Amino acid sequence: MGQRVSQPEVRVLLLGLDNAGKSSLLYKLKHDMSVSTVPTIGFNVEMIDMGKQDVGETIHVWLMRWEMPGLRH
Ligand SMILES: Nc1nc2c(ncn2[C@@H]2O[C@H](COP(=O)(O)OP(=O)(O)OP(=O)(O)O)[C@@H](O)[C@H]2O)c(=O)[nH]1
Ligand SMILES: [Mg+2]
Repeated sequence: MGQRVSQPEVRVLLLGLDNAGKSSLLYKLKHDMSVSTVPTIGFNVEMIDMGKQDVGETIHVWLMRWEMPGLRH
């Protein structure tokens, strides 16, 4: 946890209609694989280390995604 504090953190709120593919995108980014999903109840929050390469040095950007359910839930 202490390591994250000194690294840049980007917070992204993903909004979309129900069944739009928000959870699928979240887990594709997180695990680099397609997964079966069920309609989200509440919301999902995932920390993703993007490990971005920039000018010869590695910059770890922790992407904190808040993924909300569609409007019908
Ligand atoms: N064809 C296609 N189907 C997709 C894609 N992404 C997601 N799906 C399908 O769309 C459906 C809904 O995906 P979810 O990721 O659960 O959608 P969601 O926006 O999180 O839905 P809620 O949580 O109900 O708001 C699932 O059956 C997925 O398999 C895509 O890129 N292409
Ligand atoms: Mg969802």
